[in-house]
Formats: sequence, C-alpha cells, structure tokens
Amino acid sequence: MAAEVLTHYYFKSTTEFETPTLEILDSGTFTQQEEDHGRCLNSRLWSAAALLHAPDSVEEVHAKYLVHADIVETCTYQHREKEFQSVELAVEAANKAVTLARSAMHTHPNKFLAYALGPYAVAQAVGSEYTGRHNQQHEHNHGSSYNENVKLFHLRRLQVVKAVATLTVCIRGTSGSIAPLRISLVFPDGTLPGANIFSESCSTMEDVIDTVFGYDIAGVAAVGINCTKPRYLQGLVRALDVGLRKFNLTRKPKLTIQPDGGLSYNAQTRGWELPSSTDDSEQVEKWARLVADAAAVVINDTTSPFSGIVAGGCFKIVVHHIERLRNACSARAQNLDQDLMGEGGYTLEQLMELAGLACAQTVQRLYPSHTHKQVLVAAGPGNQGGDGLVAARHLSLFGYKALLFYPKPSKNQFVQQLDKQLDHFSVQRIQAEDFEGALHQSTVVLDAIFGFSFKGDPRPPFDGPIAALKDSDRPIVSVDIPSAWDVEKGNVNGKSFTPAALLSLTAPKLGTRSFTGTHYLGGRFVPQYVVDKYDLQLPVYPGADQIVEIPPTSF
Ligand SMILES: NC(=O)C1=CN([C@@H]2O[C@H](COP(=O)(O)OP(=O)(O)OC[C@H]3O[C@@H](n4cnc5c(N)ncnc54)[C@H](OP(=O)(O)O)[C@@H]3O)[C@@H](O)[C@H]2O)[C@@H](O)CC1
Ligand SMILES: [K+]
Repeated sequence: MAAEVLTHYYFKSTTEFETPTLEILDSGTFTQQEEDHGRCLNSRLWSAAALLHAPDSVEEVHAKYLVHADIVETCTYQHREKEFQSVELAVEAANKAVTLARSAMHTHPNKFLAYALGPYAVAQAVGSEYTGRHNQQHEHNHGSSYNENVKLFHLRRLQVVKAVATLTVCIRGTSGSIAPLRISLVFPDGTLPGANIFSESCSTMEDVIDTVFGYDIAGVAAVGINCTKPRYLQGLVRALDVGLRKFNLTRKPKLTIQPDGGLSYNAQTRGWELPSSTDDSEQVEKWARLVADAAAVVINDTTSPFSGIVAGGCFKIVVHHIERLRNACSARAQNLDQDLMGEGGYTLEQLMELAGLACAQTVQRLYPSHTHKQVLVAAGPGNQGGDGLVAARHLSLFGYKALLFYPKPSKNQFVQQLDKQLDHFSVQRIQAEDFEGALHQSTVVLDAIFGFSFKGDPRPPFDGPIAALKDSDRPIVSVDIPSAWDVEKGNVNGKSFTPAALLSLTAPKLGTRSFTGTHYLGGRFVPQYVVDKYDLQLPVYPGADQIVEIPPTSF
C-alpha cells in the first residue's frame, strides 16, 4: 500500500486532496546578533544571554526577520533555569523574551510567535546535535538513566514556560542526521513515547518514525530535522515522507526543516568555513535553493502525510538567508508557468481558453442557469481578465444571461479578439458607475479581476467594485485566488471579500490555504514532465471534466 501511495498518487481518492502549508521561520537569532553587533554570545545561555545584556538587539533582530518570516521564535532556545540564580529570575527572563518578540510583532498582526525550546543535546553545549554523541555525564541526577535526565531537564524548562504568560507553545524537536541517530523531543506531560527512543538501535529514519509515530500517543504535532547540512535535507524529507505514509495518523503532523548554513567546522582553527570556490552570496543562494527544494517535496504534494512544512535554518543563518528562502519558494511557482509555455510548448492563448472553460464549468456546476440565470463576470486588466472573457462566452453558450464588467481592456491583441467575440454572444457591458446595480440584479458573480500578480491595495477602477463585492450577499466564484488577496498571505487584514467558491488553476496558491469554502481545481493541461519536475501531486479529473472538487484545506 505504501508503494502505491508513493508512486501512483494519481490513484488516490480525490477526497484526500489537501494543500500542505508553507511557513517561513526566522532562524539563527544568535548569528544575526553576532553579525549586527559583533557581540560574542558564547556563554552557556547562548543567544538567550542577550535577554539580560542587550534586550534592544533582540527586538531589533526580531523586527528584521519579521519582514520575511511568518513565524518568529522567542530568544529562548538555550534558556535554562539552571543558569539563573533562581527560578523567579529564569521566569522573568523568559517573560522578557516574549515581551520583546511581541513588541516587534505589533506591526505584523498576522504573524505567529513560537516559544523556542532547544533540545537536550544543544543544552549540553558540547556539539552533540552535530556529532550525535551525547554527553553521558548528566547534570541533574548522576545516578539516573539518560532517559530520566532528559525527562527532568525538559520538565524543569516546561515549568518555566508554564509560568510565562499564556502562550501557544511550539515545541521544537531535533533529530541529528549523523549516526548514531538520536532524537530529542519534549513531551508536555513528561511522558516519553517509549524506551527505545534513545536506544542505540534507533539508527535509521525508519526506526525514528516507528518510535515517534508508532505510539501516536498524544498525536505528535510536528517533527523536525535540525542542524543538518542543507545538501542532506531533501533526502531526509523524502525518507520521512516514505516512512510516515505507513501510519494512518488521525492528525497529520507538520514538518520543520532547519538545516545549518552549509559551512564546515574547522576543528583546528575552531571556526566555520565556506567550502573552497564559493563566495558568500553564492552560498546563500545555494542554501535557499536546497531548502526550497526540500520544502517542495511537501508543499507540492497534495497527498503529503504532512499537513505543512515550516522552513528555516539554524546556526550560521541570518536574515539574508531567510529573505532568499522566501524568494526561492515563490520563484518555483512562477517557473512552473514559464515551463508550461516554454518547454511545454503551450501558447498563452491555449492555456487561457482552457482556464476560461474551467471557470464557466465551475459556475455551471455550482449555480446552474435554471436557478441562477444572470451571471456578472468581473474581468481585470491582466491574463486573469482574459480567463473571464473566455468564461463569459462559454457561460452565454451554456444558457446564462451574462453581464460583463471589463473597465480596463488589455493591449494584448489576442485578448482584444476574445473581447470582440463577445459582441456576438449577447453579453451586456457594464460601466464602473453601474457595477453595484448590476451586482444587485445578478444571481451569481464570476470574479476574474486579479490573479496571482496582484500587489498592494486595489486601485481604481477596481477598488469600488471590490468593496461592493465585500458588502454583497451574492455568491461569488473566484478564479485562481480571490481578487485582492495576496498570493502568499491571503486576505490580509480581511481587506477583500471571501467568495463562496474558488477555482484554483494548475495548483492551489499559498495564499488560499485559509480558504474553507467550496474549492475546485482546474487547468487540466499539465504535462507529465512538469508533474515530475515539480513533484506535483494532482488529483484525478473525472471523465472529460475540466474541474475536480478538492476538500477545503484544513488549517
Ligand atoms: N497559471 C496558468 O497556467 C494560467 C494562468 N492564467 C491566469 O493568469 C493569471 C495571472 O495573470 P497575470 O500575471 O497577467 O496577472 P493578473 O493577476 O491577472 O493581473 C495583474 C494585473 O493587475 C494589475 N494590478 C496589480 N495589482 C493591482 C492593484 N493593486 N490595483 C489595480 N490593479 C492591479 C496589474 O496592472 P499594472 O498595475 O501592472 O499595470 C496587472 O495588469 C492567473 O491568476 C490565472 O488566472 C491563465 O490565463 C492561463 C493559464
Ligand atoms: K480572482
């Protein structure tokens, strides 16, 4: 069964189609602080030392990451109550970490805060997270077993977290990728999932997965790969993916990936070095590409055993890496379109014709003409507007009375021809000042105003109509992404409307992950080589249909 799921996802039931999320995580707070302030934070508290000595720099670093990251972590990775004079002082520092992060976030209300808890291996401060060799000298109770010490260590830290103001705690687990493989995990109730979690026989990815998920005790929320070289990342993600499909988990976990900066540690000079023949910017680009490639294994797979991926880095990662990672993830989506029209041999005209037909078919499927006779097609100035013109023609042929709002005609000759065709299909043109009246008369709306190239706030002549759609109770079917939604972040601050239904073209866009209405996929034109190149996992289109319904995304 596992093999079928892996290699022939096309045969999976379409009800299992789901879009995994991508969230970018800040990373390397320590390294960024060092870079900005030339500060040596090489104490046992590591970056958390800055909470005591340089709180302003902590807030400054958070603010820098927030420009590019979706999630910021408190500066508490190596915060340990043992390094403070009392538990009260430890709690005070932890509270300060939360306050500093929240203060930096006040201009980013849609971003998330996670409380960082580094694993036991890191807290030992002897590089165990890199070598896999854990210090057998235990700090808490020398007579106890390793497991007992790990448990005690985490319980004490969780007591501090519990004392910190109410927080959604995002617990960060680590698996070293170098044999012997060990995982450090924390469990909120202090119960370890099984004795073999730290056993030396736990030496393959399969062992790790069996151990972590075989018990499925409290439902593992996330599993992570940390402190590995970026070049190993995609292989590790694939191995986790293969292993996890064996389990029928009631709740899909997220995967966090946080490789290091790809530098090598020179034991003689005791410093980090670039591989010879690479310069710094080349190294950053390469790092971002490798992490984006690993993330794509999950986000392009609608049958992924993970509900999403959280991508970032760890040691020797700075804000610049995270900025490049964000760009590398977006570039993959654009490349897909270029591929279809480049090597794929399609013309834009062909794709637009098929996209428009899929739009009309979605309206007809959900709001048939015998119940929803009058359809208002709102078409924008870009290629999505062209999809709308094609759809208006088909809708007219399907028996609808079509009204067209198309206030900013395209300069593209082909799109102008599409416009001209509509003169012969009894399509009624609507001027901007009549938009609200037309909306009122209509029984359904096809929103083909803006697609994935929309940026900023809607400008005239589309601002008024978007506001009118927001106030309207008419059912709206949006093409590709609801208009005026950010292609990655969605309906930021609820500025735009939420349609009743969405037709995603080719594959759902990141910004639609919060959409819970009726969701269809269209764009039945993707050749196999593009599927293989981008690891796309597409559902089966039934019969000759141009569209297939996919369940609401579940996050
Ligand atoms: N993937 C596929 O296979 C296929 C994709 N297809 C479709 O193409 C769509 C992407 O098309 P696209 O790139 O032309 O951009 P799209 O989003 O229609 O419009 C951008 C226009 O809006 C404007 N504009 C931007 N911001 C604005 C603002 N704030 N306020 C006001 N205006 C603003 C901007 O104008 P500008 O300001 O740059 O002059 C620009 O002209 C995609 O979503 C899908 O539906 C199919 O046709 C073929 C197969
Ligand atoms: K749209």
